[in-house]
Amino acid sequence: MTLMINTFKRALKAGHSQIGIWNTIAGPVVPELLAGTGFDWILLDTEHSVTDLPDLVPMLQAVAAYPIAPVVRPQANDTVLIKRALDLGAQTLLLPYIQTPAEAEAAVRAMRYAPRGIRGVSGLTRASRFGAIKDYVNRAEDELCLIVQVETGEALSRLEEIATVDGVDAVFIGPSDLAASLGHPGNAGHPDVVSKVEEAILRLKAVGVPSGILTLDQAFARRCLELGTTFTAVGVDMALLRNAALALAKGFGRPHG
Ligand SMILES: O=C(O)C(=O)C[C@H](O)[C@@H](O)CO
Repeated sequence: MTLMINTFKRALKAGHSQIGIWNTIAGPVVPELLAGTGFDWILLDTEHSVTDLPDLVPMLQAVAAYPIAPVVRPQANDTVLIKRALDLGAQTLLLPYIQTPAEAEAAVRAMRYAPRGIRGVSGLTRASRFGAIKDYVNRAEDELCLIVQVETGEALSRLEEIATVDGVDAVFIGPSDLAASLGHPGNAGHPDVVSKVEEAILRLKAVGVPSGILTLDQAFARRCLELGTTFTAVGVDMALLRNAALALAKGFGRPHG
């Protein structure tokens, strides 16, 4: 069996724009439903959801049958969590709260086997299809993709240094946490936050590093695309469901929840 191609990484390297959807509802059914709706990538979140690492297995299996690339967000930039997510078969990771180049370097080491890194070796994981991919240990890195999440003013002050760490494939800008960090909690649309996000996209473009974002504001998503984001998430499953339920209830005269 040959190593699975990471279509998300290939598209990033080719500079193709990829539109994504955020999954926070645990279990394989919603990711599978979303996988058939036309998005290029789906974020399977374990940071802000009840999804835990073992839950990722059926979720990854569910989306594998569809032309969509899964991106897994572990709870933290942690060597063990990274190892386990990779062993479960995730090929692209989004690591939250990267504050310094040293933290990005630690993440890169966790993604790589020795001698280039410190990822623990097992021949019998889902990643290697339980040993069926014979050269997995030597080739895995080619199809792994590391996205670091920059989400504070402090991290933005070192954006170029973090983004250009060898082994970092892309940078995700987290508008909600950035808003809080800049003194505007709950207001990612504040002009100070918007201008920092826009500036960050341009700064990443200037150093040739792909940038991504999540925003539910479609006008702002289009603005980010214009500025140069190449992986742009435009919806969250929980919000889609809640908004649709509220609208339906309202249509039948129910009080707004
Ligand atoms: O700071 C952000 O924005 C993000 O990190 C994305 C959020 O975590 C996402 O869960 C939106 O609910």
